Amino acid sequence: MIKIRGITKIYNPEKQKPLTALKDINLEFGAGEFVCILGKSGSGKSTLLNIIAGLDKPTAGSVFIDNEDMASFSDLKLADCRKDKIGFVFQDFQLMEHLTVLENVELGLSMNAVDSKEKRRRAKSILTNIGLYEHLNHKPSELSGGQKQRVSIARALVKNPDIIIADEPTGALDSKTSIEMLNILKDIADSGKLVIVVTHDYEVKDYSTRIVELKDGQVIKDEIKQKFVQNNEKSIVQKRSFDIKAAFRLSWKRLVERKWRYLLVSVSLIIGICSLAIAFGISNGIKSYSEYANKRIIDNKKLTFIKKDALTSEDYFALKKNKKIRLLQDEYVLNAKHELDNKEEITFKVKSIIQKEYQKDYTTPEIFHGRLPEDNKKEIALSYNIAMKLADNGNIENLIGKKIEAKFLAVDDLNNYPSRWDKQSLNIVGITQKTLIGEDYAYLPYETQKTIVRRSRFLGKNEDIPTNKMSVYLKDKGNIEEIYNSYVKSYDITRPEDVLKGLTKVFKNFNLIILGAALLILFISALMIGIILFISVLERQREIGLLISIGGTKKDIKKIFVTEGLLLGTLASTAGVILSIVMFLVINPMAMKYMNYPIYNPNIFTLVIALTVGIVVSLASSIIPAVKASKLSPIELLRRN
Ligand SMILES: Nc1ncnc2c1ncn2[C@@H]1O[C@H](COP(=O)(O)OP(=O)(O)OP(=O)(O)O)[C@@H](O)[C@H]1O
Repeated sequence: MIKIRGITKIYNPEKQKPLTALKDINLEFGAGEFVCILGKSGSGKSTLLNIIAGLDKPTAGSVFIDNEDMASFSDLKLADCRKDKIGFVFQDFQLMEHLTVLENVELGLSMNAVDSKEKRRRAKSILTNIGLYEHLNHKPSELSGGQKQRVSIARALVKNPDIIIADEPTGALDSKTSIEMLNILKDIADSGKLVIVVTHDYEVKDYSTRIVELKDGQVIKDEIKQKFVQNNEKSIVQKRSFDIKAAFRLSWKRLVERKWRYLLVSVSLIIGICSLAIAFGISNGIKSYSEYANKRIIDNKKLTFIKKDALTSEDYFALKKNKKIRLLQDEYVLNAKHELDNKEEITFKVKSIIQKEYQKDYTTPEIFHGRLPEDNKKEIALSYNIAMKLADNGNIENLIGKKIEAKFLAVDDLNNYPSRWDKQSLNIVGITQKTLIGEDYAYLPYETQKTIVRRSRFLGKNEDIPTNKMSVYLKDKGNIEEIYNSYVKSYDITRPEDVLKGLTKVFKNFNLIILGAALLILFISALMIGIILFISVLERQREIGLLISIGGTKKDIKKIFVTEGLLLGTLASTAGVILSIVMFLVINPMAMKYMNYPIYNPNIFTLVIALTVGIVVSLASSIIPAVKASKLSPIELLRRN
C-alpha cells in the first residue's frame, strides 16, 4: 500500500546550518497493519508522517502509494489522495467548536461529491458504531477528551479511507481513555485498513502489529509482530466536490459565531452603501427634475436680459425691431407678507404671469387647483407651499375664492429707490404646482403687478418703472442662439438651459460631496473587511489545516474566505440599500419643504448598482486574505501543540 524508498529530508539545505531530519528511510506498509512509529522528540516522526501524507516533499527518495510515485503527483492529485485514501486523527482533535458532533463528522466528507442525506446517514452510522449516538447534536465543548478523540476518528473514517494516520492520538488522554482509543484503532486495522500512529507513548507498542523506531532521522528498529498481506486493491476514487454551498455554510456559521465583530465592521459598509445609493438616487432625481423642468416649467422660447444700468426706451425700440422677438416684458419681483389669524406672519415672493393672449404659446405656471389670475384683475395664484401655510388642516382647495390681505414691497436691485409696503386685498383663484427648485412664488397678472410696483415705489399711474431686467419672448425656439449671440455683448443673457444649469449645479456639487463621502467610507470599509478577514485567517488556521488534511485544495481554501467576504458584503450592502430606501421617507419630505421638489429619486437600477458596488468592494477586499490563507503551509497549520 505504501512503499518508502530512500527518503531523506534536509531542512534549510541552502543555509549555513542544514538539518537532516530523515536519512535514507526504506519501509513498506500494507493493509491491516497497525504501525507504531516511536522515537524521542526530534527523531523525525512528524517529518516522516508529513511526507507519507503528501503534506511535505522529501529532499531525496520516493514514496509510492498504491504503486504510484507521489513525486509525480500534481498538487490536485496529492489533495485527491488525502480526499480518498488518507484519514487523519490529531492529538488535539481539531474539532470545530461551532459545529455539532454530527456536523464535525460530516465535515470529513466536505470534499466528496456525496449528497447531504447520504453524508448524514454515513456520519450517523459511524458515530453509532463508535458509541456516540447519544451525542450527535452536542457541541465539542460538551464532550470529554476521549469522546472528542472518537469524533476525530469518526471524521477520519467517514469517507472510508485505506489509511488512517494518527499523530499522537493518545497524547491528550488519560491512560484509561488511551487504551479505549488504541482498541478502536486496532479494530480499524483489523478491518483491513493501514493504521499509522506516531507516538511518544511506548504503551502503543502492545496494540500495534509493527514497531518502527526512529533515532536521529534513521530507523533503528523495525519489528514486524504480524505480517501484513500485500493488498493491491485500489481505494474507490470519489468525485471531488467542495461546492460553494459548503463554503457558504462554513462562512455563515463563522459570521453567526462572531456576529458582534462582523456587525461592527458592517456599520461602515452599510453607511457607505446607503450614501452611495442616496447619491445615485439624487443624481437620478436631478435628471428627472431637469426633464420635468424643461417640459413644464422653463419656457424654451424665453430669454432674460439684464443690463448693468436701467433699461431705456432705446433698448426697447432696438429690440422690438428684431423680427424674431415677439414680446418684451420687464420683470419685477415683489416681496409680500401676510398676517395669519394667529398673528404669525408668512412671507413670500411674487412674480407676474404673461398676458392671456400669449399664454397658449409660452409656459405659464402649472395649475394644481383653480385657474391662473386673469389680466388686470386683482387676483393671485399661490404656490402649493404658500397655500399650505395659509390653509386649515391642509385643505388648500378651500382657499380658492377667498381673499388674502397682503402687503407688497417692490424689490429694486438697481437703485435704492424709496419703497413702502403697499397693502392689497386679492382674490385667491389658483394654486400652482411645483415651481423651480428654490423658487416659491405667488403669481399676479402682469398689469396688476406693475400697478402694485408703482404704488410701492411712489410712481405715478403711467410712469415708467425703472428696471434693468426684462423677459424676451422669441417667436421660435430655434432662434435662441442667434439672439443670444447678437445681444450678449450689451446684456447679461440667461438662456433656458442656463436656468437649469445654475440650479442643478448646486445639487450636482452637493451630490458630488455625498458621492465622495460614500467612496471614502467604502474605501475604509474595504480596509476594515480586509483586516477582519486577515484576523479570520489567523483564527481559522486549524480549520484550514483540517480542510487540507481531508483533501481541500488551495482553491477550496480561497473559496472559504471569498465566500466570507461575499456573505458579509451582501448582507451589509442589502442593509445599506434598505436603509437608503428608508431614508426616502426622511430626505424627500425635507426636500419638499426646502426646495419644493422630491429630489431623491431612487429606482431599481440605482439600488441594484449600489448593492453591486458593495458586493464587489467586499469581494475585492477578501481576495488578499484569501490568497494569503491558501498559501499557508499545511504542516505549520497541523503542527501539534
Ligand atoms: N520546518 C522545519 N524547519 C527546520 N527544521 C525542522 C522543521 N521541522 C522539523 N525540523 C527539525 O527536524 C527534526 C525532526 O523534527 P520532527 O518534528 O519530525 O520530530 P518529531 O520526532 O516529530 O518530534 P516531536 O515528537 O517533538 O514532534 C527536529 O530536529 C526538528 O527541529
